[in-house]
Amino acid sequence: MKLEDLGYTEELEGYRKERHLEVFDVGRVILEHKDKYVIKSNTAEYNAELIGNLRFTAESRYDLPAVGDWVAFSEYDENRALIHAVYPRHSMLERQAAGKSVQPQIIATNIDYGLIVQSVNRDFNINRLERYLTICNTSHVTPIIILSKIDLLEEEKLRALLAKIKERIKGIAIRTISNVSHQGLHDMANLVEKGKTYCLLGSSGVGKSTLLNKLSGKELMTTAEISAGIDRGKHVTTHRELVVLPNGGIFIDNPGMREIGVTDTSVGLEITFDEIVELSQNCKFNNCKHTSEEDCAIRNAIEKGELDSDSYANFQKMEKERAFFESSIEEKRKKDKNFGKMIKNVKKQRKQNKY
Ligand SMILES: Nc1nc2c(ncn2[C@@H]2O[C@H](COP(=O)(O)OP(=O)(O)OP(=O)(O)O)[C@@H](O)[C@H]2O)c(=O)[nH]1
Ligand SMILES: [Zn+2]
Repeated sequence: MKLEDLGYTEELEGYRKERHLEVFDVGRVILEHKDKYVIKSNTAEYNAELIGNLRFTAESRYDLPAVGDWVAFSEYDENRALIHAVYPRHSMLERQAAGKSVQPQIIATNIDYGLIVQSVNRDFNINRLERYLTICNTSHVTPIIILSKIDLLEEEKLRALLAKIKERIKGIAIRTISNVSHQGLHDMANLVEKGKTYCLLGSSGVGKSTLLNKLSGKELMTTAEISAGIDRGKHVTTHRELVVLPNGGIFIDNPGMREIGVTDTSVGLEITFDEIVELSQNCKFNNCKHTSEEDCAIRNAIEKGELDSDSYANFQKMEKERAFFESSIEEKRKKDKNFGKMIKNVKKQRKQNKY
C-alpha cells in the first residue's frame, strides 16, 4: 500500500518538507479512543499516543488528532508509536451543537465527499436533506445525495420525487440506489474516486452499512472488527473507523457520524415510528418501560405479530441515542450559562471596585 491509497496528497508532502517533518513517519488516524489512537501508515498499523509536548501545548480540541487526520509519528516499540504533530486539515466535520459548545467535538477530518443517504420510503425528508447539505457546506465537504431503497418505490413516483428535489436543491449530484435489486450500485461504485475520502451521513436504517458492504464486495462491517490490542495483553475488539475499499475509495464510518443523524432526526423519530408512539399511549401505565409491566400495548402488539420486534428494537436504540444527545446538549447549555454568570459577576465586582 502507498500513502496515496490512504488519501495522502502533494500538499501534505509539501507541508512535511516545509516543516522538516521528514524525520518522522506519516500515518492517518483510523481510530480514536479517549487519548489513544490507532494510526495506519503505508506499511503497518500502530497503537499511538501523543507526545507530552503536543498534549500540553494544545490550546483546544482542534489541536489534537481526530479520525481522518494525518500525523507525524515515530515508532518506539513494535507497532507502538508516538504522535508528534498533526498535519493541517482541509475539512472537518464537527458536532453541530446548539449554542456555543464548551468543547467542540470533531467527528472526522479530511473528508472529500459526504454521501447523504435517505431512503425513498419512510425516511425521505427534504428539510433534513437541506440540513445535511448545510453541515457539509460548513465543513468543506462536497455533498452527494443518495436516495436508497428505490426497490420500494414505483418508477413513476421516484421520477416525481427526483423532480421535486431538483426543484429545490440545485447543483448537487444525486444518485439512486437499491441494495436489494442492485440498481444504481454500479454507478455508485464508478462515482467513488480512488484516494478520496467519503463519509456516509443519514438516519439509522436507511441502508448505509449495507451500501458500504456492497461497495466493498464483502461483509465489511464484520471483517473490519479486528483486534486492536490497545493495552498490551488485553485485546479489545474494535471496529476500524477508516477503511479502504477495493475500488480505492476511503470510507470513514464512526459513531459520531451517526449521532449527527440522530440529532437531526429527533423530530422525525416520532414520525418514522408513529405506530410505536401511538401504541405506547395505550399501555396501562403512563410510565410503562415496555419490559415487564402488565397490559403493555407494545409487548402485546409484538406478541400478536402486529408490531415488528426488529423495528421496535431499532426505535429503542435511536431513542436512547437521541436522549443521550439531548442530555449532553443540556449539560453544555448549563455550563455555558454558569460561565456567563461568572463573567457577569466578575464585571459586577469590577464595577463595585471601580477598576
Ligand atoms: N428494501 C430495501 N431494504 C434495504 C436496502 N438497503 C438496506 N435495507 C435494509 O434496511 C435495514 C437497515 O439497513 P442498514 O444498512 O443497517 O442501515 P444503516 O443506515 O447502516 O443503519 P445504522 O447502522 O443504524 O445507521 C436492513 O434491514 C437492510 O436489510 C434497500 O436498498 N432496499
Ligand atoms: Zn408498555
